[in-house]
Amino acid sequence: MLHESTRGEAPALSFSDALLAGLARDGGLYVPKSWPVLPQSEIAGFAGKSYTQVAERVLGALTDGDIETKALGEMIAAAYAGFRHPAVCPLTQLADNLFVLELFHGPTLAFKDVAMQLLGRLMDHVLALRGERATIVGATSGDTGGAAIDAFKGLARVDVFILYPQGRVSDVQRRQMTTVDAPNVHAIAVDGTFDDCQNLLKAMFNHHAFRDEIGLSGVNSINWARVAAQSVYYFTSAVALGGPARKVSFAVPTGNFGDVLAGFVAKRMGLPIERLLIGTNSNDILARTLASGVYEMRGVAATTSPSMDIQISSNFERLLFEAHDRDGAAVRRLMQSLQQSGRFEIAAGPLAKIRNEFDATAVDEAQTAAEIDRSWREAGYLLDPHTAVGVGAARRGLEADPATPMIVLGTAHPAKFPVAVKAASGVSPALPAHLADLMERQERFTLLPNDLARIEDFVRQNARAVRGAAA
Ligand SMILES: Cc1ncc(COP(=O)(O)O)c(C=O)c1O
Ligand SMILES: N[C@@H](CCOP(=O)(O)O)C(=O)O
Repeated sequence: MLHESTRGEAPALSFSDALLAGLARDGGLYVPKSWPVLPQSEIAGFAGKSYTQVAERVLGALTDGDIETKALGEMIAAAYAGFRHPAVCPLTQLADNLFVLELFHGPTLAFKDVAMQLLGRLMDHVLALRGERATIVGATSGDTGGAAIDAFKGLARVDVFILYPQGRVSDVQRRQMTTVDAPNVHAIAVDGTFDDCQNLLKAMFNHHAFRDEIGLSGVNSINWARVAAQSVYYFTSAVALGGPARKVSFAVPTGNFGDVLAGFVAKRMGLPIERLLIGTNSNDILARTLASGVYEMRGVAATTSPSMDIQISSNFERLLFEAHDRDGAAVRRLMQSLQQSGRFEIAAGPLAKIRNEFDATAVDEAQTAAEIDRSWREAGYLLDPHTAVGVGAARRGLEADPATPMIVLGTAHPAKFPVAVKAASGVSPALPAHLADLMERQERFTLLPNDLARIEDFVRQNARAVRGAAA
């Protein structure tokens, strides 16, 4: 199966090539040329199967033989062997028809681990087969960075550079990036916001000479493999609640739109999903867009759910591509408008298609804190602030449709955000044992200005990788 760019001007690539490419050379994002559809009988058969068995089938369909089946199965098994829960991504019930899908049992306590632990192995596997090396540059608002560093630390074929916004991530998130002492890992604090970091990253991808010189790869959710791996837990959780015979809805705390897009992918693959609810914090660009049809950037505000403090929601481009019937030229025009004027308007037809499947709602700081407090008092369950945004959105969704089970994606462990959680609930969540001494570990990072040339120089000087050189 080939993958095409949302901007229609880059060459179509296999899964492995799209995995290494990250962003397409025309600035677009890769998606499969068509969606593989799983028969309903096969989805029903996922009941009682382990997470890894379902992952083998879902990712087998999405990789379509490009990764050898036995190797894929071994990588999936290894990726999830270290998760702290035997179900990998268990479901917990909060209230009537309200469930939290816990995605934070991996090494860095965030949903990013679910895809990243597999991505590290997939990239290493493909690079080894090709005798190549890569330089990964990632942008993070807090969680992707730590998960990428954990997944890629110590790998001989890869150097990892993570750009994070200085002073805008939680202490736990920062330390998960800055305390890993591996020669191939570089944490870079950027004097700017997450959107600045993501813009720098995209500029590096669009600087083709630099991209080729260092063998640039990306592990943000602009990389199709990230979204593919995240689609698996939609299947396991829906089936656990009676799918595919019974439809479920999902509420997803959203920033870069990767996680909720994975739900859209699962739906395209045949999973019956009633509604996909986008929950934003007070950086509500997606909620405004669905309400008005106008995607319009405003300044980003710092919130207690910092990983969602985003204005440029990269994966929304993949949804726009679908909503415009895969017309790359139309998407190109929208993205040019965004770059030139900070806004674009979605025409009535594509907007109706988006609204047909998605709802969006913003949950402000007071409501987020109230959700943390309420869930603790009523269910004895401690939410992290991002998951609390999802629960806030879910409760509104349940008011409209109380009969359909609602699954909230639990995207982070509360101990990643102890200050906000304690302020809201009075409870101090403890870090799991493997991170108990995180606050005492030595930090290593480089502070750089929001300046493309300076950051490219730093990467160039510290990257050992040249695409095509034998590892
Ligand atoms: C804890 C947490 N929740 C939610 C999100 C939003 O996910 P996405 O960017 O895929 O929309 C992020 C960041 O990606 C996150 O780290
Ligand atoms: N919230 C993210 C931002 C980057 O998202 P990604 O899913 O595109 O990697 C983070 O925590 O870094």
